[in-house]
Amino acid sequence: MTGTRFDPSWFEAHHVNLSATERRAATLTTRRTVKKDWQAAWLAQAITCIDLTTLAGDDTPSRVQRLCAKARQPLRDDIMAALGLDALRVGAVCVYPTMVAHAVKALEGSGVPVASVATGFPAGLMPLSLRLAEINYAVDQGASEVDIVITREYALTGQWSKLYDEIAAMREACGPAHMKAILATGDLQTLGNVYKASMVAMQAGSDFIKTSTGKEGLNATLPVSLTMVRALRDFREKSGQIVGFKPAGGIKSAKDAIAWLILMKEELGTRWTRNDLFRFGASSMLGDIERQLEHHVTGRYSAANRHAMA
Ligand SMILES: O=C[C@H](O)COP(=O)(O)O
Repeated sequence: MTGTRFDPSWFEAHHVNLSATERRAATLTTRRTVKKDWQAAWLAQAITCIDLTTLAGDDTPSRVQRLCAKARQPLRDDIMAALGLDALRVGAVCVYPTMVAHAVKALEGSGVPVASVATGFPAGLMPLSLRLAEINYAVDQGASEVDIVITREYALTGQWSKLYDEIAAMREACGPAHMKAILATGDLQTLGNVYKASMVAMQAGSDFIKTSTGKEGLNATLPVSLTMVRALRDFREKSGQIVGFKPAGGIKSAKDAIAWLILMKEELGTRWTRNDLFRFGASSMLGDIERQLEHHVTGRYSAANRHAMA
């Protein structure tokens, strides 16, 4: 994404109405239901949008290899056959930088890209030069997508041009890799700040804007997501550029998957339900989707532990 020059007039006076946003978010899932067969199709679609993630201090190459095996084949053969599907894969596998090479090797030939968090994930509190070096390392290791974190202080104190410069430098360091800007919305205090940070991240050239690291006290929510997708819409109107969206953190169930797909379809249209413009950052949601699809095809539920991720 090329982005635009820094232009605070696109967001400075913008006001987000908290109660209207919450009301709209609440009605998204109550006004519209997805019927049975369509539900299975939507869940299969959701799988293709998952950035299957492991971001734990005790990650090991073998855990990453197991996750990659799941990414190659997210559903059991019998469920695939019953759904009439012959190929399905997740959007990407997302890991820490030192795990990238292991993931790249395990995914060879599958077409599944490797995403890496970088820039001092999750807090980002280290010098910019080191954060940029970390991007270079992740890309050298084979990451074709990089999930960066922003300096929350800049958003909390209204230093929007500093935020723009930081993100633009990260965008440049990513080179050909796609960049997702994690706003850590749970740290940003107001939906107004979420909207402004979204706009700045897009002006600075982000390919995706992403809600959360999964490590904040409050992760992806529908009101925050609604605020961000409206910023996406406004940015498209103003710049003609199309940016993707990635809710992440705490999204765990098949029901969540449907709720976010409805949000994208209703606010932005079907185009934004495909994995070049929409991803879920999730470590465990695939297990619940597989369980629901198994129920759809067999009429029985299996234990959740039969759908381990890694
Ligand atoms: O970006 C992805 C998140 O770290 C995953 O969060 P989760 O473990 O709550 O699914």
